[in-house]
Amino acid sequence: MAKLFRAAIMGPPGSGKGTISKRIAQSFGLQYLSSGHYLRESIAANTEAGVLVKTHVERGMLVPDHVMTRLMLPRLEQLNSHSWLLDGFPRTLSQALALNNLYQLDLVISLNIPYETLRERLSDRWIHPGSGRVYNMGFNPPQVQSKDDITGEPLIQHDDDKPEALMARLRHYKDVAKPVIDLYKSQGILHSFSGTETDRIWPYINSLLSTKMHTQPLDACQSQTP
Ligand SMILES: Nc1nc2c(ncn2[C@@H]2O[C@H](COP(=O)(O)OP(=O)(O)O)[C@@H](O)[C@H]2O)c(=O)[nH]1
Ligand SMILES: Nc1ncnc2c1ncn2[C@@H]1O[C@H](COP(=O)(O)OP(=O)(O)O)[C@@H](O)[C@H]1O
Repeated sequence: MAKLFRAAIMGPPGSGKGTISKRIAQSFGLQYLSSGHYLRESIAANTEAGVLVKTHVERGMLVPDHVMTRLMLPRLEQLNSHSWLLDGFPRTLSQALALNNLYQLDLVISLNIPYETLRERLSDRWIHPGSGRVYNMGFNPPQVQSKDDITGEPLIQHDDDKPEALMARLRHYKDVAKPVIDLYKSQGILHSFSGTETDRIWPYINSLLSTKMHTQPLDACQSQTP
């Protein structure tokens, strides 16, 4: 059996984690787990935990560590024989140490994107709530305005992409991410990418993963085109 590969992607809100993760999952066959997706699922379920999550997400605050680890770690246990990619978890040192107790990551991708680019992108981000499909009115617009390409259902904007919550999220991100980034740097598994365009960063990530996984991407021909 091929060696399992475990990776995480980090970066501030709007840095393109979701967009790049989907390309990685598609090209390299990793299972994709997004903290934001599971949090929104728990909010929609309206459980006691979901109500607590909602109050934090709406204010642009991080959800408490014990809630996050309880949400994410059991899902990884169900994927014991799969390679996976985590998006949005771990976000704090405490989450990273809890994950470290169970799994040794092979690779962590960190995205460094200028603040102004993040602000522009998020004010234009629209989501299909049922599937989590993400659109941007300039970068990847839906075929029909404000409608999901697959289902035709209306698109929405997350409350936490609106300006007040966004500022708070960006400010918190840097402080909280630093010790996590330092931890992965000290383990020799951190790879950072800077830029303002996902399409220019993607070929470098694609090539890094091809080397690290000792494999050609599943859609090598498509993803190599400039
Ligand atoms: N203009 C532009 N928008 C992008 C680019 N990459 C991603 N986006 C959009 O920016 C928004 C944030 O990207 P997303 O992948 O959701 O970021 P995340 O918050 O880090 O997961 C989405 O609306 C994407 O469609 C890019 O290179 N240029
Ligand atoms: N690992 C995490 N720890 C704490 N809170 C989290 C975590 N992941 C997501 N959240 C919460 O969910 C919100 C949305 O997260 P996400 O969908 O990953 O979007 P983004 O990358 O754009 O912040 C965050 O602003 C935060 O409130």
